[in-house]
Amino acid sequence: MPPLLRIDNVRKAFGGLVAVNDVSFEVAEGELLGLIGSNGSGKTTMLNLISGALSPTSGKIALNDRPIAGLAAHRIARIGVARTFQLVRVLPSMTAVENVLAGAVFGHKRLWGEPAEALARELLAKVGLRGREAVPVSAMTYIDQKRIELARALAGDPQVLLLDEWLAGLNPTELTIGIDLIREISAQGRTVIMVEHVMDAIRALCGRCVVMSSGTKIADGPSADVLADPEVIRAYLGDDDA
Ligand SMILES: Nc1ncnc2c1ncn2[C@@H]1O[C@H](COP(=O)(O)OP(=O)(O)OP(=O)(O)O)[C@@H](O)[C@H]1O
Repeated sequence: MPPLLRIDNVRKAFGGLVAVNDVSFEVAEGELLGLIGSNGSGKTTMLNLISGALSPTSGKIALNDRPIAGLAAHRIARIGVARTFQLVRVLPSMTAVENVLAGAVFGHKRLWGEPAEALARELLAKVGLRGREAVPVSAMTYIDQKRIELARALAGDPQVLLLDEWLAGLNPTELTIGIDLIREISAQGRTVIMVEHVMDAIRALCGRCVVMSSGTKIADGPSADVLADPEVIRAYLGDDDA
C-alpha cells in the first residue's frame, strides 16, 4: 500500500539557517509516528511545512499521492491535515463549542448546522469537557484550551492529525488521561504525527519514531530501537552527558 503521507527530501532554510535539511520519511495510514529531537532541531518547522504554515525551500510533500507542499494552509486543511499548536491558538471570545465548530466547517469533511454541532459536543465530551460547551474559551485554563484545540482538529475528520507537544504542561494525572486519549484516537484508525518531549508518552504510544537533530533526520525506526541508539542519546543529551 502506498504511504498516506510522503515527505521527500524536504528542506526549509530561513536565510542561512537550514531548519529542515533534506528530510525524507513516510507515514502509513493509521500509523502513530513520534517526531522527536532536541530543542531547535526542526520538528515544529516540519509540522509547519506539512500543514502549509510554511512553504519548503525544496522537496516534495504528498498526501495520498497528491502534492501539497507550498499550498495555502486552508487548502491543506481541506485536503485533510489538521493540527494543534505548541502554544495553543483558540478563538478566545468564542465558546468551546463554537471553537470546535470552526474545525468542522473549515476541515476535511465540511459539516454545518445540527450535525456539526452534535459532532462538536461529542468531541468536547471525548476530550473531557462535557458540560463546558457554552463556556467562553477565554475563561478556561490553558490545559482546557489545549483540549479544545484537539477537539477542533478532530472535528474536520482529518486524514492526518499533527500534534505539536500536545502533552506538554500536563500534570501526571492529566498526562495519563492525555496519553489514553491519544491512544484512543489512534485506535480508531486516525493517522497521527506527534512532536513530543515526554519520552514516556513516546514509548507508550508510538511504534515508530523519527529523530531530528539540527535539521537532519538522524534516526527512523521502532521507538525502542531508536531510543536506545547511542547517536540519538548523544543528540539529546550532548556529548558531555552521553
Ligand atoms: N520563522 C522562522 N524564522 C527564522 N528561524 C526560524 C523560524 N522558525 C524556526 N526557526 C529556527 O529554525 C530552527 C528549528 O526550529 P523549530 O522550532 O522547528 O525547532 P523544534 O525542534 O520544534 O524546537 P522545540 O522543541 O524547541 O520546539 C531553530 O533554530 C529556530 O530558531
